[in-house]
Amino acid sequence: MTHNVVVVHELYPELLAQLQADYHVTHFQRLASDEDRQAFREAMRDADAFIGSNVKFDEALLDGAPRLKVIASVSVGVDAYPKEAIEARGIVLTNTPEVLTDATADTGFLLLMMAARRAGEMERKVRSGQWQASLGRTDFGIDITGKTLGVVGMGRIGQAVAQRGHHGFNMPVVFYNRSDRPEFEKAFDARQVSLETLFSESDFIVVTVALSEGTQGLIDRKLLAATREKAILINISRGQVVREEDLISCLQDGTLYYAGLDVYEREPLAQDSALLALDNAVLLPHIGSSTFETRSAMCDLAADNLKRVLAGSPALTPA
Ligand SMILES: NC(=O)C1=CN([C@@H]2O[C@H](COP(=O)(O)OP(=O)(O)OC[C@H]3O[C@@H](n4cnc5c(N)ncnc54)[C@H](OP(=O)(O)O)[C@@H]3O)[C@@H](O)[C@H]2O)C=CC1
Ligand SMILES: O=CC(=O)O
Repeated sequence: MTHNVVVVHELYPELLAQLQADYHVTHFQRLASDEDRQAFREAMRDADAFIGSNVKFDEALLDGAPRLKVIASVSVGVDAYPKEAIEARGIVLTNTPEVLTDATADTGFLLLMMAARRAGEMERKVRSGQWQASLGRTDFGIDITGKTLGVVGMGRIGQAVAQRGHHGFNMPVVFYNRSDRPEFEKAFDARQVSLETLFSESDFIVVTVALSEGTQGLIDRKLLAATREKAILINISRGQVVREEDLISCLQDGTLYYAGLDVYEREPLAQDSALLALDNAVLLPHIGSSTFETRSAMCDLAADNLKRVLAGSPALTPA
């Protein structure tokens, strides 16, 4: 019997065609309207497998998908899925670690460099005709080389950020992590410290910790207020790790010098978000892993996980 597969993702065409050859596929590029969401829930009633991203799963959705065997997420973060409820139903949840680590760390450094040199502001000056003479001190940025890098969450992406900072920019590294990781103290000549120490000693703070109950709202006004003069916060993990209200007020009153964000409490960012009015924030639309190569590798890995579970084999990367 052909398995029913629900896809909610812009898979690359050859992969979609391959899945369509092997399974009965219902495809949504994204769930953009109420009609899409309704059609998606209907398709899930007979689904044996789901592959995709940016779909928030809950118990009601799982209850309405009694045949579901595998959720193959095209992401490494699995905060959108209720893990216990999924496990309790015997469904296998898989994700896409490793293949997106470098692209996401690059995005972290892109934001870090843009914030340090105020690249968004400067680009707007050129486009709006405000570049009429050479720029002066009010438009200067800050150096990166040799400054202290603080990494919040020394997982795969955190290590790739530390590697770039340590080897590329000669930055002393401090990091905060749940488990003790003495091996990274050696690898990056780094120090594992408390969150408070990290915030008070770093010039650049890059947030790469996974979102969970334990990290939701981890970074608040108290920590932001303890930062050095001209400290910069970069968030490439999940918006909910940083209290956005506190971040906005610290950027507004100058308590925090600058921020570079790829992720937000609510995505897409609302058009009335106070972040949009801030010159001292660089904002990207959650593009951490969005390169052709990386997204294809993520789709391939997710599809391999799906195929293996449907064939009765263990997943390559269970979450
Ligand atoms: N912006 C984007 O487009 C992208 C964002 N991401 C985000 O990045 C996150 C990290 O990915 P990746 O590095 O691959 O994941 P990892 O699982 O390798 O790293 C997560 C790290 O967070 C640490 N951690 C977890 N909980 C806590 C806690 N309560 N306190 C302190 N540290 C904690 C873990 O510590 P321990 O060693 O104890 O496990 C681990 O080192 C993803 O979960 C996702 O949200 C990922 C890809 C793209
Ligand atoms: O945000 C992206 C992910 O892979 O997680």
